[in-house]
Parts: sequence; C-alpha cells; structure tokens
Amino acid sequence: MIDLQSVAYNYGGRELFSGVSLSITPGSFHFLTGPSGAGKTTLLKLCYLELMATSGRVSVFGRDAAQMTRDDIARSRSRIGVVHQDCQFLDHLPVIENVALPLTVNGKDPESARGDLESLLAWVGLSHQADRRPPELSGGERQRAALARAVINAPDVILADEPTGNVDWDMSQRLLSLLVELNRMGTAIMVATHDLNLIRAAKAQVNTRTLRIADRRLISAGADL
Ligand SMILES: Nc1ncnc2c1ncn2[C@@H]1O[C@H](COP(=O)(O)OP(=O)(O)OP(=O)(O)O)[C@@H](O)[C@H]1O
Repeated sequence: MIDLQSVAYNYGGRELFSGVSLSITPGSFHFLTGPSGAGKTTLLKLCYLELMATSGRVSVFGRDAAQMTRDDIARSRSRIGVVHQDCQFLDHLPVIENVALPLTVNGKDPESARGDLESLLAWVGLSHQADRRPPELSGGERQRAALARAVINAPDVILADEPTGNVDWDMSQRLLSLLVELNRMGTAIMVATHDLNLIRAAKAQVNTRTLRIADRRLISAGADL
C-alpha cells in the first residue's frame, strides 16, 4: 500500500537518510525507532505525502507520489489515518468536532455520521469528554482523541508518531490495545516510538516488525527485543 524504494531526504542540502526501502502491506504492523532527530517523523511524512522524497520512489496505493496531482494526494491521504506527535487539535472546538474534522475534509456530513462518532468516542473511552475542549483533557485522553480522529474515515493504514509519548504505562497499554484491535481487523499500522517496552508488549500480542533509523539508513531491528 505504501512503498518506499531507495528513498533519500535532505533538509536544506543536509542528508537525513538515504537508501531507505520499506513496504507497508495490508494488515502489517511496524514499529519505527531510532534516536531523537534520526528522521522518524520525516519518514512518516514521506509516507503520508506531507513531504516529497529528494530521490528514490515513493508509491502510495499503487501510484507514484511524484506523478500525483493535489487531488490524488488528497484522495490517498483520506485512506491514511495520522496520529501526530503533538495531536494537532483545533483547541476552540469540542473533542467530538475535532474527531469529526476528517469527515468534513472528505466532504461528508458529520451530523449524518453522529452515530459513528459516538461509537468511536465510546471505543476510545471518551464519551464523557465529547463536549470538552482539547486543552481540558489529560495527555492520555488527548492521545486517544487523536487516535479516534485518525480512525474516523476507516483508513487502510494508520501512521502514529509517538502515540504514547507523555502517558503512563497503563495508558500506553490501553492505546496499544486499541492499535492491536485495529490491526486484527486488517488495518496496517506503523508506530514511531522510543518506547522499547511498548514494542515488547506489542510483540506478545501481534506479529510486528521493528525498523530502526541508524547512521542515516533504515535497518531491521528488534531481534533483541
Ligand atoms: N522543517 C525542517 N527544516 C529543517 N530541518 C528539519 C525540519 N524538520 C525536521 N528537521 C530536522 O531533521 C531531523 C529529523 O527530524 P525528525 O523530526 O524527523 O526526527 P525524529 O526521529 O522524529 O525525532 P524525535 O524522536 O525527536 O521526534 C532533525 O535534526 C530536525 O531538526
């Protein structure tokens, strides 16, 4: 679904990584790890077409990213759910409206999807917080709201950037169990994380593959986890 072949990315002429090849297939579960600043967020941005590779080929749902029009990119993105590192909510809107935003972007009427929205908030355990503003939520509640927003369009792939950053172990287990549940229903998942305990906990539940960015290359990792 998302394929990277020999991809390089430079920021202002400085090479962040090169020779990166990766294939996110239906139902797969990847972790992406590596030191701070190695390029995990950047790699996720290449996968959801926020950035274009400096060289190499990125193809998303069978289309070469370099050949895509803005409309093609928007259509591909509607099939990818993204959990951003900093959640990126509109703080003046209630949680339920933030979760509904991808529907509006896709031209759907949130009112007609009210039942789906309510079930999704119940699934992430936030029914009681639906009408609050994001700044009033705890860190774990915000992460769960961000996951609900990523899931609302029933994406084929979820790309999550440190979805358990700043939450305690119980909450990270709860978030992990939501991701595992989605993966068992067939959604491909990729999680960027520093948390090796989270990776170990996932491995005990589902088939996962761990990739690490090290020395500007993407390598397979995790045999030692
Ligand atoms: N827009 C930008 N312009 C220039 N450099 C950038 C930009 N965005 C990121 N960088 C740099 O690229 C490098 C990789 O950043 P990135 O956020 O992808 O790393 P990361 O592995 O996700 O880090 P962390 O684990 O700390 O979130 C960093 O050195 C960062 O400063």
